[in-house]
Amino acid sequence: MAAEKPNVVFVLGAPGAGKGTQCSNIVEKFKYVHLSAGDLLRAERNEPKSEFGDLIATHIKEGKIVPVAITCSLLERAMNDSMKAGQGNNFVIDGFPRNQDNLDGWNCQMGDKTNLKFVLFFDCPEEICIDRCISRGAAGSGRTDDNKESLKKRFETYVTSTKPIIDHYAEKNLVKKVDGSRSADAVFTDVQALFSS
Ligand SMILES: Nc1ncnc2c1ncn2[C@@H]1O[C@H](COP(=O)(O)OP(=O)(O)OP(=O)(O)O)[C@@H](O)[C@H]1O
Ligand SMILES: Nc1ccn([C@@H]2O[C@H](COP(=O)(O)O)[C@@H](O)[C@H]2O)c(=O)n1
Repeated sequence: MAAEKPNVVFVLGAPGAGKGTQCSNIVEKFKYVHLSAGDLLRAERNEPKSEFGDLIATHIKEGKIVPVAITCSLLERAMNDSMKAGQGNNFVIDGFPRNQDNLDGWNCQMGDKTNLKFVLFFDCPEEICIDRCISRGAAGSGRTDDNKESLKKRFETYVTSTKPIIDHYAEKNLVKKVDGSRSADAVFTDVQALFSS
């Protein structure tokens, strides 16, 4: 890890709340690198030689959270690779930490090596999120979890496991909440204000 601690913004919200979309906007406008825990897990699942491929595939389809040792190692490696490649020291980490295991594992493995700036939370009603994910699946996302059955489970996981993590950070005054139910442009106007301040 570099001498200067990398800055981290965690990006959380329900499935389909717009995390990935807004992270792409943040990268375009600000000097941030986007790391999506879900994308890293999907890439690892698709590695023919991965010892975790089957476990990850099952967890994703069932909307369950993969053990943190796997996810945190993928994130740390991606951060190191990106810093070595000279892409800078500022990271938006999308879809992490998603449960208490993620939070504890990160604090243990990465807490002292990184500087958590804030947690960006996209608040969006379940019906809107589900419609967006179903449309994304119908448009050919190829995701094994953009279907009604998986989405029901993903939402259960969000409510029971991820929401308490957002609440935990809110108690520490680290959460910046944005209404994610509006158009992507309107949402980004608020996001820009947060990253500019
Ligand atoms: N503000 C918005 N209004 C309408 N559609 C949106 C908006 N933001 C994102 N979308 C669309 O909704 C779908 C989900 O968006 P996105 O992938 O950004 O969400 P996410 O929170 O990262 O989802 P997941 O956690 O499932 O990966 C995409 O098809 C995207 O184009
Ligand atoms: N910290 C995480 C993040 C994601 N997962 C698994 O990946 C699925 C898809 O995540 P997206 O952020 O791309 O929607 C998610 O439902 C989990 O199964 C994880 O285990 N841990």
